[in-house]
Amino acid sequence: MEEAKTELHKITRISENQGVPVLIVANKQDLRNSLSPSEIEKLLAMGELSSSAPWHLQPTCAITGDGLKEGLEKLHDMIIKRLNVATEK
Ligand SMILES: Nc1nc2c(ncn2[C@@H]2O[C@H](COP(=O)(O)OP(=O)(O)OP(=O)(O)O)[C@@H](O)[C@H]2O)c(=O)[nH]1
Repeated sequence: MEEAKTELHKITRISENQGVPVLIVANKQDLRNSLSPSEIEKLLAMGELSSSAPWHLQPTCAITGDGLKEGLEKLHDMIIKRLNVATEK
């Protein structure tokens, strides 16, 4: 998780990635010992991401498909919002 946090923050700091929406998929939520979304949010220090980077953390279970559609819909929403802001300028 430490490595994932470092890489995530490195990627979002790059200038061409400013404002690019981030979808974090918290998979394997059906397993008893999986980290909860709030634990992941904390461990990845999502709150410290640049305020210009919209993000969403989606709990999923790839086995049943739970959360996959919602995650992609959320990503789509964030992309559309970003496009609208860009065209308003
Ligand atoms: N229980 C459970 N198993 C999953 C889930 N998603 C994937 N797996 C299983 O985890 C194993 C590894 O999946 P891969 O798709 O190869 O993923 P990977 O990124 O190579 O490996 P991981 O780091 O384990 O995720 C496979 O046996 C999958 O069936 C899930 O949501 N729940």
